[in-house]
Amino acid sequence: MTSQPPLVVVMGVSGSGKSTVGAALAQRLRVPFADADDFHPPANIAKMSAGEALDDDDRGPWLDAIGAWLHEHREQGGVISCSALKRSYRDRLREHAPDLELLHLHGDRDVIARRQASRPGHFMPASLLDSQFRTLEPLAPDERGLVVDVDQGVDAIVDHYATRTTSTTTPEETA
Ligand SMILES: Nc1ncnc2c1ncn2[C@@H]1O[C@H](COP(=O)(O)OP(=O)(O)OP(=O)(O)O)[C@@H](O)[C@H]1O
Ligand SMILES: O=C(O)[C@H](O)[C@@H](O)[C@H](O)[C@H](O)CO
Repeated sequence: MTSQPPLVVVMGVSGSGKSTVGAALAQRLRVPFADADDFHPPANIAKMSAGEALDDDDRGPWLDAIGAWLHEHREQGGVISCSALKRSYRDRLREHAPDLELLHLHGDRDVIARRQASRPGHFMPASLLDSQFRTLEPLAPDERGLVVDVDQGVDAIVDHYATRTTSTTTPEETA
């Protein structure tokens, strides 16, 4: 375990539970929480709402804003939910906050699609889920993080993170 307060990025495709789990984890760890969805410029939200996936150029400044939040919270700790789908995106976040940890909410497509479908009023259309899965690059062995299966309750996922034995594990659980 690190002696530094936890600085965690809860990552995964749209609908995997990042906002829900991230808020619960922050509460458990007693650190501030932020949702990366709130950092998108209006143009990104408009694009996704229109059913078009973001590209690297759309995500670049957004990732830097999230990185700035992480940097600001490096002493105090914090949890932020952010899709962080590609290795290069996570590298970009680590440029701002080298000590961050990742919690990847891994899930079966059908489970996540069901959850997305039963979530009314969200700007992200279900039609973009396949693009999210195509873009997703799993954590590499050298990335500090943990993978948990989302097909379990939020408390169980939070427990899993909170009771991990090391902060430098490689992905250990996949569905
Ligand atoms: N472990 C869980 N068990 C059951 N339902 C869950 C779980 N995690 C999240 N949900 C539900 O699934 C839906 C999607 O969760 P959430 O909005 O947190 O996902 P997200 O990854 O933040 O999505 P997005 O990136 O699109 O904003 C919500 O309705 C939420 O209540
Ligand atoms: O990288 C991305 O494509 C975006 O971050 C999306 O994942 C959304 O912001 C979010 O998941 C919406 O629900």
